[in-house]
Amino acid sequence: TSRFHVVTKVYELAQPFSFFLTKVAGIADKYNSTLALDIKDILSADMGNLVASCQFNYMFDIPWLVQQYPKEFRSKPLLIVHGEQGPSKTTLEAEAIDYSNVRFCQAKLEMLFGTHHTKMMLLQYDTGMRVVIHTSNLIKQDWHQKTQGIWISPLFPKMAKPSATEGDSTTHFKRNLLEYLSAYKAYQLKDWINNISEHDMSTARVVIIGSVPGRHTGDQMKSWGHMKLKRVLQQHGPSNGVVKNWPVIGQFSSIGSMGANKEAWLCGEWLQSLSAATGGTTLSSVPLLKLVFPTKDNVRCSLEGFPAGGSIPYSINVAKKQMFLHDFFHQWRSEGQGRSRAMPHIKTYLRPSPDNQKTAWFLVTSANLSKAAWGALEKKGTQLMIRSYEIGVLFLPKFFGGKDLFDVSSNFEMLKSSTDVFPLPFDLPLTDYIKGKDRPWMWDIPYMDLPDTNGNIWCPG
Ligand SMILES: CNc1ccc(C(=O)O)c(C(=O)O)c1
Repeated sequence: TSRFHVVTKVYELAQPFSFFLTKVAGIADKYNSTLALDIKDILSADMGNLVASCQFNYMFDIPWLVQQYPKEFRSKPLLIVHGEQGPSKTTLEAEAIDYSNVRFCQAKLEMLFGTHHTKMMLLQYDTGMRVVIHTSNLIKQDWHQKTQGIWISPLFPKMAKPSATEGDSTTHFKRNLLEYLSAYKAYQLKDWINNISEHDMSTARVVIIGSVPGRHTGDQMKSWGHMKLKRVLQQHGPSNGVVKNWPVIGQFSSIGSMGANKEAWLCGEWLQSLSAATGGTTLSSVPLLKLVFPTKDNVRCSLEGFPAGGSIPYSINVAKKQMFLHDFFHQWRSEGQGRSRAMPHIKTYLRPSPDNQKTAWFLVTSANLSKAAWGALEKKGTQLMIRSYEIGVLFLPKFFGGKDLFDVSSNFEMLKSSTDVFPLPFDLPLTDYIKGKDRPWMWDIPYMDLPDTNGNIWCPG
C-alpha cells in the first residue's frame, strides 16, 4: 500500500477513536506526540493526494489557510463555506482575490443572532475522501496555544456505483452528513453532495450531531441539536440503570443567555436530553450537572495570557443575568495532557462514572453552551428553534466493539501505552473554583490587579 495508507493505519492504530488534540507551541514535546496534530498534518500528502477540498468555518485567514496546504496542493479547488453577510462578506471574498482556485458559499443565516459555527473539512483525494470535524477557526492563533479537538475519518473509498443510500455505516454517518449539507440549500454544495454519495462511508463509527438554523417540527425536530442527541442516547446510549447517578459534564468556550433560572432551559430540556439513556430515564432524579469554564486566573496565567480570553467571549452583561450558572463551574485543568495553560476552544460533553474511570459517551462539537447552538423547544415542545450551524461527533461504546462503556484518561503516559482508553482533553476529577476568589472569565471587563504571563493587564473597550 502507498505511504499514506501506512500513515493512516498508524493514526488508526494510535487509537481507534481517531480523536486528536491540536499541537500546542511551548509545551514539552511529549505532549505533542501521536495524539496531537497540526493543521499541516491534516492537510499533508501523507493523508492522501489532494484533488479538492471544502472548508466550513466561522473565521478565516485565507492567505494563511492556503499556506497550510502542501505547496503542490495550494492551487487545487478550495470551497469556503462561511456565514458572513454584507461588508464582511465582501472583505472575506477580497482576501481571496489572488487565489483563482478559491470559491465561496455563503450559508443562509435567517435567524437573528445565528452564526455559521460549524468547523469541518471535506478532503477529496485521487483514491477517496476524508471528513474532518474539529473546533478550530482557520486563523493562525486558533492552532497555536489553545486546546482544540479534531476527529479525522478513515479514508472513504469511492464506490463503483454512486448511491445516496448505499455505503453507509451503522451510525448513519453518510445519511446524516448528506442531510446536514442538503439543509444549506446552497447550489455551491451540489458537487460535494454528489461527491459524498459516491463514497463508501461504512467504516465511520461516530454519530453526527448537527444543528441547522430553523424552527424544526415533526421528525425534523429530532434530527438536530439536543433533540438529536437525546434520540441517539435513547436508542444507542447507556442503560438508565447504569448511569442514573452519573453526572453530565459540559465543557465549552462561550456561553449564551440561559434565561432567569436553571429550570428555564439548562436543567430543564437541555439536561434532560444530555442525560437520556436506553430504558427511559427516571424523571424524578435530575442528574448532577458539572460545567468546565476557565476562571479569570486560568486565562491570566495561560500561555497566551489575557489575549487567550479574546476567544472566550463571555460578556458581563450575559453573566450578571445568570449568576446561578456559575455554581456549576469548574476550572480548566489538563495536567495529564500538558494543557492546563492552553486555554480551551474545544467544546466537549460526556457522561463520566463517579469514579472517573469510565464514560458512557463522549461528544466533541462546535456547539457552545447556548440555546442558539443546541436549540430551544417552542410551542409546547412541538418545535425546536435553532439559530446557528453546528456540527460534532458522538462516540458511543456500542459502535466501538460493542462495549458498554469507554475507559477514559487524560494522562498522556497512560494514553501513549494503551490503544482503547478514550483520550480526555481535561483532567477528572474536575477542579472546583476557589470559593470567594475565582470568577468566570469575562472578556469585556478590565483586569488590572495582577499581570498576565506576558506582564500585561487587560483593558477591553
Ligand atoms: C459570535 N461568534 C463566536 C462565538 C463563540 C465562538 C467559539 O467557538 O467559542 C466562535 C468561534 O470561535 O467559532 C464564534
